[in-house]
Amino acid sequence: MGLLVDGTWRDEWYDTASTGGRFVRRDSQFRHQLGEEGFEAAPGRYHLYVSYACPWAHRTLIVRALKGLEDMIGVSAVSPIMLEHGWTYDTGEGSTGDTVNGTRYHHELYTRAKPDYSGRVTVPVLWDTKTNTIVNNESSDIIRMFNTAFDSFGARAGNFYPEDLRQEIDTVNERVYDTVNNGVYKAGFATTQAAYEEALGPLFDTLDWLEERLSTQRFLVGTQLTEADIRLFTTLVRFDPVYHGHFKTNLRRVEDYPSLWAYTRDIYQTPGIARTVNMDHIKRHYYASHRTINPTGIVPMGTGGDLTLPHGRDGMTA
Ligand SMILES: N[C@@H](CCC(=O)N[C@@H](CS)C(=O)NCC(=O)O)C(=O)O
Repeated sequence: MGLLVDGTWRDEWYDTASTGGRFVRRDSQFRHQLGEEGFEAAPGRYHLYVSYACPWAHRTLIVRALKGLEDMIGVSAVSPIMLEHGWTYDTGEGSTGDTVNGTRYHHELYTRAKPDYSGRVTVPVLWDTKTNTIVNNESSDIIRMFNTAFDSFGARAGNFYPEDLRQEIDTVNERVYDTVNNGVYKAGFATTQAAYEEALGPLFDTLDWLEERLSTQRFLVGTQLTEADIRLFTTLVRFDPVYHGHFKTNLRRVEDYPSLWAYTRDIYQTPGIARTVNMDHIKRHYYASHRTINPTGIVPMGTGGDLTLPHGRDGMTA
């Protein structure tokens, strides 16, 4: 784990000293949009760098699959193990290798894009093979671009951010992001008891609220799958096998919430989604990479509940 300072890699864990033990996530810095001048959408031009373990990168893999973009946007996946060099393209450790730039370390992409880059070196990254730079490294932007940018090139029909639902999707996303998606990280990366406890209350308040909401409706917003569901799902699917133990979010499991658990299975069983879930990478990444949290690197054997069990939610949107 580390970061770049003026283009030089430094092996350092998150600094929580100045924030009272709290983990504070930094904003992503590359924010170009497909369709803007210089970054026209075109099949085969853009490449996605991901970690199968990462919930943020996972969003982009799901929208890529649902929109049928696999042949238009290639993918390179890092190794699940992330230690002193950060994310690596070590094929011996389960990476696909960097199939476009041949880099060994993910931070090399950042310095290729911006030689004096300072900041975190994260996945996902959307790379432009034409101008050899990073288009965008913010998953919430990338999924919105994938949602529509390739529609005129034969992307599959489907709109996960429809105009008439945007306001409600934004409202749900805001709460889910702060207390759940990022909430589990705030709990897990806290370095004081107070900071940990500060994250746990809102996390479980939101899970209780979601349980209630999803007991009467199949999806979070409207009657169809939207990006709000995709964004929540990537945290829920990691919750019982990883966050509950590793990040100490152990007041309840997702399996203890009947509606939330059936909902998680429903999303998992949506055609195209199951093959984006790589439980081996998910478990190995967290438990074997975060040595400040789990010094032995031992990966627990449990994998969470059976995601293939019938979910029984089909009738809810009828
Ligand atoms: N806001 C970013 C966050 C991405 C992110 O934090 N990815 C994590 C992996 S789950 C990462 O690469 N962390 C490496 C680091 O912080 O050094 C997004 O949604 O794309």
